[in-house]
Amino acid sequence: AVKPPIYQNLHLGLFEIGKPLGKGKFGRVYLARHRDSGYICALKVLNKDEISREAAETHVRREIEVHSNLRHPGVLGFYGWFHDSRRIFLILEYAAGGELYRVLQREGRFSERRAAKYVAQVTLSLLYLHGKNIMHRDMKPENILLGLHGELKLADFGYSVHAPSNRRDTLCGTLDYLPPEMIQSREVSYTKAVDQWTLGVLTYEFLTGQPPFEDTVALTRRRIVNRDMKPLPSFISSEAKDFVNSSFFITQLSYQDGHARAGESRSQVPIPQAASEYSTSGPDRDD
Ligand SMILES: CC(=O)NC[C@@H]1CCN(c2c(Cl)cnc3[nH]c(-c4cn(C)nc4C)nc23)C1
Repeated sequence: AVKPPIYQNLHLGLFEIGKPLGKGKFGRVYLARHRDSGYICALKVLNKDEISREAAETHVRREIEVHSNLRHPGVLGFYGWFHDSRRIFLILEYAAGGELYRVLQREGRFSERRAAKYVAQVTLSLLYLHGKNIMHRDMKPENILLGLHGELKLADFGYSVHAPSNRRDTLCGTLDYLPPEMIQSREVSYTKAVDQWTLGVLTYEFLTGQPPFEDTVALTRRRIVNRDMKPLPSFISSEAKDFVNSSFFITQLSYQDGHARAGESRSQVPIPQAASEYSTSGPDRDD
């Protein structure tokens, strides 16, 4: 029997649900069209029971709180949210270009020109977030989507917080992108430098196809704390090497109020061996 309208989710009825686009942390994401306007969007459906089972209520609340206050071309659009007895629905921008990590998987690695274009875009998105005193804290290719014209869109603000923060929530998933201060056991407060570090990891991965400290969990932890980056291949230009190395020199102490004072940071951190192996710039593949 058809349920009386009172039990129909009034908001959900406003959308036509299309094909599943993929899985987020606590549910699926569907292509959707807003009936009245015809506007295409992505509907992220979160299951309340699953959220409670994972004690992730704060995670979801933070994602909605932070994401709903952001509006920038380099940040995936957040248009609203609603819920029914079982589910929470986030109405998000549909990124027609899909997930960046699939593109990186397919291409293996990006040319320096393409990597530089992406890093510049991520930098502008980060400057916007940091300008609003927000750290993303979970930047990785899986959380970056592509718009219709190949522009980058930061997504998934479940781990973002207002800086500085000494939040110690359990960061699940890979350690690859986390800076030393976030994986050392001492109680520390995080600053925006965490995103600066991750930008270096992203750059390295765009240029080589692998994250710089990837190893077994235990060895990754040690590599990160010792800033023991896997040496960049010889085909990488010395300028690109310098940019990546500079991201790992910036320590938490030297990155206050969004301005890295390179002088102090260089004195604090020994120049890693890899940095001295500048080689001539290799062939730069076209896009
Ligand atoms: C950051 C994050 O939440 N990632 C997991 C979710 C999977 C689909 N999500 C999308 C979200 Cl949240 C928004 N737009 C998307 N567009 C696509 C997509 C487009 N193509 C051609 N292929 C795909 C896939 N997916 C999305 C995000």
